Amino acid sequence: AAGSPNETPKRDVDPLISKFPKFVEWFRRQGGFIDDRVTIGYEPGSNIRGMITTADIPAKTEIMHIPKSLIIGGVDWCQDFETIKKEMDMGPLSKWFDYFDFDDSSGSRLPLEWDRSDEPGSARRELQGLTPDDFTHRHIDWFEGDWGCLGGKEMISVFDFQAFKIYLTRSMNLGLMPMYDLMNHHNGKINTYIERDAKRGGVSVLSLVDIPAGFPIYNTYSWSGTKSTNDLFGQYGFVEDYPQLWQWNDSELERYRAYHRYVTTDNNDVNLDENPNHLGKWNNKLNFEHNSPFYEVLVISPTVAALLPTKHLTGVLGNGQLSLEGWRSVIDNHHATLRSSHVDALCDNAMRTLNSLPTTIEQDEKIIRHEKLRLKRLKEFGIEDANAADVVMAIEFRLAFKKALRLTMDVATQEREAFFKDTEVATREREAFDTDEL
Ligand SMILES: C[S@@+](CC[C@H](N)C(=O)[O-])C[C@H]1O[C@@H](n2cnc3c(N)ncnc32)[C@H](O)[C@@H]1O
Repeated sequence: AAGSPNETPKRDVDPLISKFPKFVEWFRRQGGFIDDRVTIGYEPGSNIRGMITTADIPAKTEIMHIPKSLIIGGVDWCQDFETIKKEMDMGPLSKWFDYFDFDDSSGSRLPLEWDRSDEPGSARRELQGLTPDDFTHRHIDWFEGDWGCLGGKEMISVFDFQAFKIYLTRSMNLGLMPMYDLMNHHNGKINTYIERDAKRGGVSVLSLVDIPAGFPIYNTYSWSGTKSTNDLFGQYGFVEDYPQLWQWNDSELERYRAYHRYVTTDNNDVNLDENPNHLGKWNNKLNFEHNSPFYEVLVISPTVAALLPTKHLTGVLGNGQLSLEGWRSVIDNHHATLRSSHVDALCDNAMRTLNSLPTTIEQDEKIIRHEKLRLKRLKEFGIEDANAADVVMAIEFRLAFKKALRLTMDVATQEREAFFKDTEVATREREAFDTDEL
C-alpha cells in the first residue's frame, strides 16, 4: 500500500517526477528563474502530471521567468517544427537536451492518433457523430497536406511525429516555453497569468491569487472563449473541467441569426455593467456580441449554465476566477437580455440532437462503467489496448456533451421567466412578413 515503509515512494522511481531537480538545475543554469515553492507531481483526482506548490504562494508573486534564449520557435508551425526536430536530432549536444529528456508528450493520447475508420467498435464511431467527429485528424491532415508544412507528404518517421506532437500539445503562440509548459489547463481554478517581458523578450508567470501549499498551478489553453470544450478535446484528448464551453451546429443561418440574440436597445435596463474599465453598458459592444455564431452553452456546474453566451461572459475564461455566486449574478443579467425566441431555438436543437443519438445519458453511464472495467481487466493481463482506451475517451466525451445538452434544455425550461420575452413579438413579425409575402 502507498506509504508502507518497505515501498520506494513513486516519485523516486518515476523518471517523469524524479528528474525534475535535474531539469530545474538545467533551467536555472540557462538563465531561467523558478520559485523554490514549486515542484512537479501527479494531481490528486485526475492523476495527470503537473506543477504543484510545496508552500503557500501569495498573489502577484513571480513564480517563474522564461528567458527569450530558452524559448524554441515562435515563428510559424513549419519553421518551429524544423527547429524542434533539428534540436532533438542533436541529442546531448542540443541546449534543450534536458528539456526534451523531461518531456511527457508521448504519454498523452490524442484523437488524431485514433484509427481513422468509423467502423463499429472504433473510437470515432463512439463519438456518435458529435463534434469533433469531423475534425479529429485536422491538425495532422493540414500539416501533411498540400498547403501544410509537409506539402503533400505523409509523416512516416516516429521522430517527426514526436516533434509534431510536442509542438501541438505544448507550444503557445510564442513557441515552446520550457517550464511554463509543465502547467496543466483549468479555467475554473486558473491561478496564474503571464506578463511578457517587452524589453528582453522573455515571459514571466505570476500568481493570480493566493495559492495554498500542495495545490496545482494552472494556466489556460483557451483564453476568452476562443476554443470550445469540443476544440480542446479534439486537440488534446481531454474533457476540461467546469467551466465548459460547448458548441454545436454551424449552419450559415445561425451565423446570421446570432446577431439578434440579445436585446440591446436602450429602453432595456437589465445588463448593469459595473466594470470600471468598460466605457459604459451601452457602449461596450462585447456585452452584446455573441461568443460564436454556433449553438453554444457555457456550463459552470451540473446545474448552472449560461445559454448563448456573449464575449463579455466568455471573457472571464482563462483570465480569472469567478465564484459560483459571481457566475450566477452575471448569468442572471445575461439571461435577462437574451431573447426567448433564440432560447427556444437552442432548446429545440439540443432536444433534437439528444433524441437523434443512439444512446441516452443513462445508457452511456452504464456503458462507460463496463468499458472502463474491460480496460482495467486488459491492463491486469498486461494487454495495452490503445483502441479500448480511445473508446473510453470518446464515450467520456459524448457523455459530458450530452449532459451539457440536457442542462441546456433544463435551464431553458426552468429559467423561462428570466429571458427577454420576444417570442410573441417575433411570431407577430414573422406572421406579418409572411402575409406581406403573400
Ligand atoms: C503543456 S502540457 C502540460 C503538462 C503535462 N501534463 C506534463 O506533465 O508535461 C499539455 C498536456 O497536459 C495534459 N493536460 C493538461 N491539462 C489537462 C487537463 N485539465 N486534463 C487532462 N490533461 C491535461 C494533456 O495531456 C496535454 O496534452
